[in-house]
Amino acid sequence: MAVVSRLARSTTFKISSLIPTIISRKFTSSSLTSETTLHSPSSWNDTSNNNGRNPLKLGKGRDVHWVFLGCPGVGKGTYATRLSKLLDVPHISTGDLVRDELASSGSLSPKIAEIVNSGKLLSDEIIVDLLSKRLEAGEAKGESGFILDGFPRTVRQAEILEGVIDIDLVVNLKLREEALLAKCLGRRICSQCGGNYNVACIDIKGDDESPGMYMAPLLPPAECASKLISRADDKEEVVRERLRIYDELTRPVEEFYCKRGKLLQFDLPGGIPESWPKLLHALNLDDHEDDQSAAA
Ligand SMILES: Nc1ncnc2c1ncn2[C@@H]1O[C@H](COP(=O)(O)OP(=O)(O)O)[C@@H](O)[C@H]1O
Repeated sequence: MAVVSRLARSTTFKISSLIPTIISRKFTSSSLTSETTLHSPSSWNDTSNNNGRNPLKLGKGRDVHWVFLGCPGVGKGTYATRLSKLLDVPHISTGDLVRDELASSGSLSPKIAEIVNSGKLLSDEIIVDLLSKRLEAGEAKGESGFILDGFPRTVRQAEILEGVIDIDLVVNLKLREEALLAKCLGRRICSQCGGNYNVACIDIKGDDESPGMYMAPLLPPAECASKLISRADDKEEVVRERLRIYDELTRPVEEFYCKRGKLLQFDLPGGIPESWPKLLHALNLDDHEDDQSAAA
């Protein structure tokens, strides 16, 4: 199996479970359909050109291999989940895989909990193993394509991924720093249904230098209100450490994809009502949503 040997060569550690063929399907120019348009990547990699549009227009029958990057609290999970529903591809969050592993109380759980609750990253070996298992399970169910959220988080992980697949788009979500901490601290999960909410109301006043920003809280329905819990790693000192680690280890991943012409910078203008349509527009998906609403 070519993918297995490619991945084995690209890693110096032993990976018990290898990223399977689901992510080996290379996206080549021959798979572009007549609906696909490609422009010079430099125009949408330019960080001064905020929210430049993704020049890729989705064609029918084409797998999506996308990555979401962004600081803790930026909303990767929220927007990746929405896009996965819209495009009918799995949303794979390594943070969720880690939390599932913790909930399963496996033999590695105490070690994983200690690392996650201190705001540090797990080893590449542990995370690649969790991701490989998830991809294998998806492949067995006939899944194809994915929106990855939370992986890669180090240049090493990006290199491992690059060794087995061409990622066709990396969306880097950006939000003003003063909002990130508040959004993490406001996150709540319903312990019964697993719904995600946010009790933070972000109201940043504008001044001569920058405009104001308002993000309404995403409050739970009455039946969830008394069952809300917070993630153990959403404590202030741990969030600050996660933001520091992002700058140190994940920021270089933005550069990695920027150099390859794959990075789409997207500045979130506010909450979901303002940001979602603009994100769809930047991704060239406005028509896609119209098509879906018409079909519904
Ligand atoms: N790709 C990864 N590499 C290493 N550790 C990871 C990775 N993805 C998730 N984790 C671990 O799981 C934790 C929670 O991940 P996630 O929910 O994505 O957090 P965040 O809200 O900070 O983006 C991380 O702080 C880290 O400890």
